[in-house]
Amino acid sequence: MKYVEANFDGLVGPTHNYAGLSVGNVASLNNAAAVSNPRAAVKQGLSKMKALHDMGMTQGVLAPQERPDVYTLRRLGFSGSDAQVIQQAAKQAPALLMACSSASSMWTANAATVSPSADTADKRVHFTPANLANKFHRSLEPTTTGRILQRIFDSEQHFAHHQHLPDNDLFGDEGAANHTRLCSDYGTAGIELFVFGKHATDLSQPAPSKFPARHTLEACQAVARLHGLNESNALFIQQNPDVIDQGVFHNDVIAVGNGNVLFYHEQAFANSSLVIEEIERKFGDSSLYLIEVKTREVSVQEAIKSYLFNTQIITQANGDMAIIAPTECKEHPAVHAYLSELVTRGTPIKQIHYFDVKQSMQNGGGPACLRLRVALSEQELAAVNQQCLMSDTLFAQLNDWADKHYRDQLSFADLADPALLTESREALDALTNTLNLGSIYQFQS
Ligand SMILES: N=C(N)NCCC[C@H](NC(=O)CCC(=O)O)C(=O)O
Repeated sequence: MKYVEANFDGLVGPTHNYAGLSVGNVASLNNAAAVSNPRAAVKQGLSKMKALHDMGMTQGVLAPQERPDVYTLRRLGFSGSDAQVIQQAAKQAPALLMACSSASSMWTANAATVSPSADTADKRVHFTPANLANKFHRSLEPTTTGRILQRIFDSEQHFAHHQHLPDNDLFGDEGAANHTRLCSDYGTAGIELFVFGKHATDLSQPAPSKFPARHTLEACQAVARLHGLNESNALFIQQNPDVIDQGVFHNDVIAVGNGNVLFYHEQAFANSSLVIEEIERKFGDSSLYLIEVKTREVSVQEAIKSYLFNTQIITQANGDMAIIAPTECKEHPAVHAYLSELVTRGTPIKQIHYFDVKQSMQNGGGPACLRLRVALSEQELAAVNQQCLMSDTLFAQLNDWADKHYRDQLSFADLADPALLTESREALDALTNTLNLGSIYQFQS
């Protein structure tokens, strides 16, 4: 049977803005209060999706969330009509309005952890939405994320959906941003690398001291249990606390894997040589390519600025791999030189494609943050909501939709404007029709 790895990218929502909400994410803090362009942002994402579709990849779309989240603002004591809730929050607690207006669900690498059927005990594809408990604005996402995933992967025979882990720092879970699967083929059993920032129940273990460790070992173990993984196919790996303190807030800022290739920085993991030995042992055959980038080739700071590792490595129909990189990688001389040389080295990686996703990059989200990977058999793919798969028609429809509903400029004054809520709801209402999602948002019930 044929297997593919589909990428489900998050559509950037109509309230995309720069609010400096993510301590530990250098780009988010540096661009706080910059003026955003939601229309350009959604179109940059769509162009990347279309390019992958044109390369023959299976490309899906995940809908954004309803923002501003007036329901949460009401829970926090703001009252009256929706317009009054927004106006009061803008005046009395602008930071809360900004958090409740974030379009952060666009980074779907954080939407969930996904284990393909080849790895799981019951041979179904398992999904656990990430609780994103470490950041208030992101902790508002998991319930709606779960609902969207259920509407897209809607078959009990093929798909198992779990509730997100309890919303507490003990189970801080950032989803697939800290999860990599290595395999010789998408359809054969692979190994799943779960990367965590700290041991929440053992404070004697090393942990970052300046920036938060968002993801815990305890969360990784819980998700592996839920997904029916076992000792031979799940590995729990600690991220190097020093790089978290330098701004590597997710593992996908310092390492990325695909198929039989792991591309990582020498400082990515705590006890790197032991980690690599364990990966080699559990992978089990000699076809594994370990591409380690040394600090003298690309420093951690250069990796963070260029997002060298927040790239997608994709396998094309002829078996060659390509790297989907942000244009920032071309602009950093050391990184550009590294990538240009990498494709000549005889590894499976043969091409680099650069994409402009600057609107997302300015909030710390590169090409890899924007996508959730789901490896699927032909039968599983047939059970997916087909309206959510990229096509020439859907691409044209979504571009027209963005032209009709999105602003091309957004600052705090726009977030305080109740008309933005009305515009967003109109956009999302139209989108649920296009994507055949039914009523997924609270305002639709
Ligand atoms: N690495 C991966 N997979 N995802 C990147 C997520 C970026 C996101 N930025 C933000 O949420 C910034 C929002 C703001 O500041 O307005 C975050 O820090 O969670």
